[in-house]
Amino acid sequence: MNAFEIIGGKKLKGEIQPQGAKNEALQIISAVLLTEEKITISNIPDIKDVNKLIELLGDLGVAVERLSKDTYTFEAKYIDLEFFKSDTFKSKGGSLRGSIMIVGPLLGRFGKAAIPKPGGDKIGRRRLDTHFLGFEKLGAKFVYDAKESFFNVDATNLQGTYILLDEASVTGTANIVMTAVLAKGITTIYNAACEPYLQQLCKMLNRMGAKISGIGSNLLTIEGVTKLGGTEHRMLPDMIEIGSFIGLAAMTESEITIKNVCYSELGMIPDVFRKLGINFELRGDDIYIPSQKHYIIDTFIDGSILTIADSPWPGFTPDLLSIVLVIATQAKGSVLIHQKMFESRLFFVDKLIDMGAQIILCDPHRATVNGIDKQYKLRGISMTSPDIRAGVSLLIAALSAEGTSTIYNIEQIERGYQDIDTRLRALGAQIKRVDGNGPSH
Ligand SMILES: CC(=O)N[C@H]1[C@@H](OP(=O)(O)OP(=O)(O)OC[C@H]2O[C@@H](n3ccc(=O)[nH]c3=O)[C@H](O)[C@@H]2O)O[C@H](CO)[C@@H](O)[C@@H]1O
Ligand SMILES: C=C(OP(=O)(O)O)C(=O)O
Repeated sequence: MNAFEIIGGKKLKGEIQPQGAKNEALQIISAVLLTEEKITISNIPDIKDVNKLIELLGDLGVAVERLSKDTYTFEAKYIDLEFFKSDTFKSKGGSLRGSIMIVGPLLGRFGKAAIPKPGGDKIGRRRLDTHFLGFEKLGAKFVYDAKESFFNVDATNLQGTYILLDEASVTGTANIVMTAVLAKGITTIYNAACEPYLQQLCKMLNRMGAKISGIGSNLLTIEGVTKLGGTEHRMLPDMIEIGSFIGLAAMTESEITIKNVCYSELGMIPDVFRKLGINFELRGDDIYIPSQKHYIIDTFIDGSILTIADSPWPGFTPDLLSIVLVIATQAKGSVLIHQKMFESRLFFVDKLIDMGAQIILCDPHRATVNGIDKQYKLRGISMTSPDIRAGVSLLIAALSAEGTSTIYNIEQIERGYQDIDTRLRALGAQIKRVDGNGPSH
């Protein structure tokens, strides 16, 4: 097992290029299963979750060719549906959240699919009802084997219909869309998630011959077609990485330029960081963040304490709340962080409290942060990363802290952030990879 050792308190400087978006990549790569023709995808992040999914597709029979570090071709001509029965599938399929999105396309194209209960972050209950209720509406039957934690789905005749999703699930919407594009007739999905990830997926599917309208809204209309063809696709920059780098600059008083951010796709993310008092400018399509000693959290118009909460897109993404929380610890002012979606994603604040941050965890969903306005620095400590975004938040805290910190379980961070230590060192960070399992508790 690896750990990061970080000597904090150093200002960073320079330019950083965000990787391709992890959560888009997981959808887009699953969609290659919808056609026997070749699909070329570029700006694929070289991260654990994505590499595991690519490996899984290879095991299923997809011909995968890596043209360069970030560009692959995929050709799903022959798919081995027997592979579902193997132990390899049970262990690999269950190891990442994104694997759930192979179900929709396989069901659409072959009328059957299976998946072990997928992994991903342990950040609370992560149900899959929306996915399977959607497949059921389209005419599929599913069986959940609770003993084996395994889902089997079958359909002889997929028929388009009206589907009101029980919640605007991101991967659920992607999965149902990927089935409906090959179902007969018209499917209407209301309360659809509409993140840029999904917009990118729908645009790619249309280039493959699908007929999807309403892209970017919560009402998608899909006219089923019988066959889809090949295409080319380029991933957007990862908006969660972009937000993480804004946070990093603010906490470490660094002057950083984040290159080629596709600003128009960032929704309200920039506004939320501005509410925390962070200054930055848009230069072309780059975000330039000057070194700033102090940043002051806004209040609401009536002077009351600001709340930053997550909600489905175009609301603020839950994946950036941990970053927002850590930035607030060094700001002037207070903020209530309300993590509405996940019930175990704020527990990492204990580590920030150990580092000297002023935070009250009100309940599993809410934490109040009293920013200390850099009156003193956080202290470096040893800690274990509980999930991907908490991990990066702790990394940012460690880079801003006085002294040495060690972060264990960095596999969590590395499932979503490409070469993060190398890229941070290029900005002047003192971070190195060391061996270590960390504390057992
Ligand atoms: C691989 C991938 O793409 N993962 C992302 C995806 O996960 P994923 O697609 O698994 O997440 P969902 O959108 O299904 O749901 C996330 C959580 O929010 C709750 N929920 C969802 C919708 C809603 O209207 N109300 C509500 O409370 C769900 O019950 C669940 O607890 O979307 C999440 C929410 O943006 C992100 O955190 C994950 O990084
Ligand atoms: C929670 C996340 O990922 P996953 O859904 O893959 O666990 C995330 O990217 O923040």
